[in-house]
Amino acid sequence: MSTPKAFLKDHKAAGRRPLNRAVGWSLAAGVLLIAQAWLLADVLASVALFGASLDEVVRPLVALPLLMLARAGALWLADLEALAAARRIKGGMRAELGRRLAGLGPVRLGRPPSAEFGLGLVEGIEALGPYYAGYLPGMALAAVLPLAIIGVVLPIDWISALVLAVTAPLIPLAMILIGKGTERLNQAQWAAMARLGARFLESLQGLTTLKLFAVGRREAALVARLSDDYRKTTMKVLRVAFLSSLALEFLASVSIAVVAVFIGFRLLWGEIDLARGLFVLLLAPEFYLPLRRLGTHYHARLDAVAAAERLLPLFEAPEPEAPPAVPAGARDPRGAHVVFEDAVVDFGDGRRGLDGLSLKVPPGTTLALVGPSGAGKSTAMNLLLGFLAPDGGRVLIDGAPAGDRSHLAWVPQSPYLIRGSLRDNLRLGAPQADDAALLAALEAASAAHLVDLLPGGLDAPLAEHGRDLSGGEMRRVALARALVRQPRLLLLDEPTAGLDAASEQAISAALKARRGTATVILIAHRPQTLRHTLAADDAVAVLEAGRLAALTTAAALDDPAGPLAALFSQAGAA
Ligand SMILES: Nc1ncnc2c1ncn2[C@@H]1O[C@H](COP(=O)(O)OP(=O)(O)OP(=O)(O)O)[C@@H](O)[C@H]1O
Repeated sequence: MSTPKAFLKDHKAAGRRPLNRAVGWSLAAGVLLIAQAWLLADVLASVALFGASLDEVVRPLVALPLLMLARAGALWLADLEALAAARRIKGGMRAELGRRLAGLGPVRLGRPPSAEFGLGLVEGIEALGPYYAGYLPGMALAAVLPLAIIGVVLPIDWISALVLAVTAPLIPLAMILIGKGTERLNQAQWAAMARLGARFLESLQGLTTLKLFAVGRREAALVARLSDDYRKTTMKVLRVAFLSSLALEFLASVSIAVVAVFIGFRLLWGEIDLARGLFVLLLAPEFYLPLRRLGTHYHARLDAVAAAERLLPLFEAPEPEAPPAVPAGARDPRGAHVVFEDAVVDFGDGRRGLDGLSLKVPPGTTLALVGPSGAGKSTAMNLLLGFLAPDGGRVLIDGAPAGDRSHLAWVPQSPYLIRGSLRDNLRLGAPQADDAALLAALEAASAAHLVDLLPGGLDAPLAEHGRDLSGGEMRRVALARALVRQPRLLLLDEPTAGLDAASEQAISAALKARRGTATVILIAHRPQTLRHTLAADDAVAVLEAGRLAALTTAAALDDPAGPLAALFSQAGAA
C-alpha cells in the first residue's frame, strides 16, 4: 500500500515538463526583479543625492516600465504553465481512475457508495490542483530565489545578506510547526464532507421512499446537522489557516524591519551609500515573498495529502487486463462454445458465489440456469459477462477466458435504457446497424408495434431509464437491442417475467429462432419461463450451493420425480 505522499509524487511525472517551465519563468521573473530594483535604486539615488536631471535618468526611466511589463509577462507564463501541469496531472488521474473502476466491474465494485466515488472523482482530484499548480512550483522557487537574492546582496552588503540568511529559515520552520497541527484538522474536514455528500445523495435517491414514509423532515434535519458539522470543521481549518498566515506575515514584516533598521543606521553612519542601501531594501520584501507564499501553498499540500488518502483505495484496484482474443477461425458459426471448469468465485468472509461449477454449453444450444435463491445463477452469469473473474477454475467462451464482450449481448431483468431516441437505444451495441436491421430486431422481439405507437417512430425520444415505457415494453426494446448485435452468446435474466401471455410467446419464439445461430443462456426463476421459453429438449442446469446439482432438459418439468419438479414444488411451498 502506497502512502498519500508517494501517491502525490508518483503522479507528478505527467506534468513534469510544464512544471519545470513554470519554475523557469518564475526564476526569470526573479532575475528581472533584481534588475528592476537595481535600476530604481540607482535612479532614486542619482536624483536625490546628486540632483541628476531628467535627461540623465531618462534611459533607466524608460527601461523600468519595460522591465515591469516583461516581469508581469514572465509571471503570467509561469502561472499558465503551472495550471497546465495541474490540468494534465488531474486529467491523467481521472482517466486512470475511470479505467480501474471499469476494470473492477459492477459486481466487485459492489453497491458503490456513489457519493464517495463522486467525491473522489470530482472534489478529491480537484483538491490536488493547488498542490501541483501552487505548492510544487512554489517550493522550487522558495528554494532557489532567496538564495539567488542573497548571492546578489552578499558582495554589495554582507551585513544585510547575513540578516536575510539568519531570518529566512524562521518562516518555513514556523510553517512546519503550525502545519503539524492542521493535518488532523484537514482530515476531519474531508471526513465531514464525505459524510455530508453521502447522506445528501442517499436522501435524494431515496426521496420517494422517504416521502412515502413521511420521514422527509427527519432526513432534512440530519442533512442540516451534517452540513453544520462540515461548517464547523471548515471554520476550524480556516481559523488555523488565517492565524498561521498572520504569524508568517508578522515574522516576514519583522525580518524586513530588521534589514531596514540595519541599513538605516549604517546610512546614518555613512557606512553604506544610498543606492546600495535602497537596492537591498527594495529586494528585502521580495526575498521573503516566496517563503511567505509557502504558507498558503503548505495548506494546499495538507489538503492534497488528505484528499490523496481518500483517493488511494480507489487507485489501488488492479488495472484491468485485456482478455486474449480468439482467432476468428476457431469460432463455431452456430454460436459460442461455453465451458465452466470447476469455477470458484470467492467473495471473502467464507461467502462463495460458486463452489466448483462444471458445465458445458455446446454452440447454438439453449440452456436455462435454475436453482434456489443464492445458488449462484447470477454469479455464473457475471462470470460470462466478465464482471467477475473466477478465483479458481476457468470459464471459457470459445476457448478463451471470459471477458471479451464483443460477441455477447445481455438482457437483464431491469434493462437500462439511455435517454435518447428509440434508434439510439437499439444501436447502443451496434452503432453501424441500419434501420432495416433495427426493425427486424424489433419485430423479432415482438416490439414492432412500438414504432407505430411512439410519436416519431425510431426517432421517438425515450426518457432516461425508459421511464415512459411499460416494464414489458422496456424488456422487449432491450431484447431487440440485444438481437441487433447479432450476438454469438445471448444472456438473459428471466426474459419473460412480468409479460402478458402474448408477449411471452412472442419472446420465446424469438429466442427459439436464435437456435443454431447463437448460444442462449438464461436464468429462470419460474417454471413458466422454462415451459414457455424453452423447447422440450433444451438443457436445464440445476445449481445448488454454487455447484451443478443436475443437468436435465425442459421436458423434465413434467416428470414428477425429476429434479425440476422437486425444485419448483419447494419454491411453490415457500
Ligand atoms: N457481491 C457479492 N458479495 C458477497 N457475496 C455475494 C455477492 N454476490 C453474491 N453473493 C453471494 O453468492 C451466493 C450466490 O449468489 P447469486 O446472486 O449468484 O445467487 P442467485 O442464484 O443468482 O440467487 P437469486 O435467485 O436470489 O438471484 C449467495 O450466497 C450470495 O449471498
